[in-house]
Amino acid sequence: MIRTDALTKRFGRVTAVDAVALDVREGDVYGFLGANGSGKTTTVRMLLGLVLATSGDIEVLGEPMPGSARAVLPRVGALVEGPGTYPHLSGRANLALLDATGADGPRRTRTRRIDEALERVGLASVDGRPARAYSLGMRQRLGLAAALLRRPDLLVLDEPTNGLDPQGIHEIRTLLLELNREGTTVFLSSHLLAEIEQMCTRVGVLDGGRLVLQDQMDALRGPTGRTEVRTPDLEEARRLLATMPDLEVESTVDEHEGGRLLVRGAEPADLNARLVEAGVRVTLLSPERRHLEDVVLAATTSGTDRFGRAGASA
Ligand SMILES: Nc1ncnc2c1ncn2[C@@H]1O[C@H](COP(=O)(O)OP(=O)(O)OP(=O)(O)O)[C@@H](O)[C@H]1O
Repeated sequence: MIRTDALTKRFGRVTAVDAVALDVREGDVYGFLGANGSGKTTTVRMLLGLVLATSGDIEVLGEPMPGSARAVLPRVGALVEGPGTYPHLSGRANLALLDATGADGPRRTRTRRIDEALERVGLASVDGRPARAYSLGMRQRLGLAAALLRRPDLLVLDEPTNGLDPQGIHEIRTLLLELNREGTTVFLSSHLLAEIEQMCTRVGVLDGGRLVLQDQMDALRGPTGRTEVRTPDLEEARRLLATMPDLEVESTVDEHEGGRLLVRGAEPADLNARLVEAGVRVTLLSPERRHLEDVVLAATTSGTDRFGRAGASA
């Protein structure tokens, strides 16, 4: 759906995007992750033909960009750097204007398409108010409604949850996953690790303009080979495991979650049977998986300090 080859953008002496090779596939929810200033927005703008690349190639929906922009853009819904709205007009009137400026989109279905788009983003009941009375979250949703008007095959969204409260973030996330299930490929940029980890099927990580990592989320979050065990009977569990040869055991106590053991060298089903047999109560037992944060930390020179953490919003 999106492919770039050696995509590069220089602003004077600053190389904002450096030889990036994106590969976004049909059906992906692709998370484009990077700290502030890593080049996400510049890349997104190049994909949409809003900024010209210094060098390199771009293909969107199988067509070269920006050369085929007229054919490609009507099939792409985009939300870049906050939605532009006419503040004195209602949400509906804003959408009608946007729809009217589209290359196609038959007039007779316009009302229905606008109704559907407003409904989808949860603005159907408030659209009489002028957009200037909208909260940031509502404006963001209106921007998304505009992106949905053409029932796009591909949605390209730059930081779509920026500035939203947790409820707003949840709503946008649910909507995007719903659209993806219905067949829309979603490409979104974010500096929030947790957001990408929760939603995305594929991830690209930008660090200082370079794509330092690109893979399926499942592969990145592969098993570590250890088994995680949660138990209220931590001491008993530790004593028992100490009698078993070849096991490496690490244990921690979490204030909220109680005892936690990480066991290397055991088969999870066997381990469970042995613990339960010995009367150790187990609240959770599962193969440990790597966290995206660890993978990103290993891949980036800057570490994760500059990435937003769970729930944090810029
Ligand atoms: N028009 C411009 N002129 C000069 N430098 C620019 C321009 N646009 C971006 N840059 C520089 O390019 C680099 C990447 O910026 P970009 O906005 O693409 O990053 P980003 O990852 O989207 O960051 P943020 O999350 O803060 O938006 C930065 O160093 C920025 O200062």
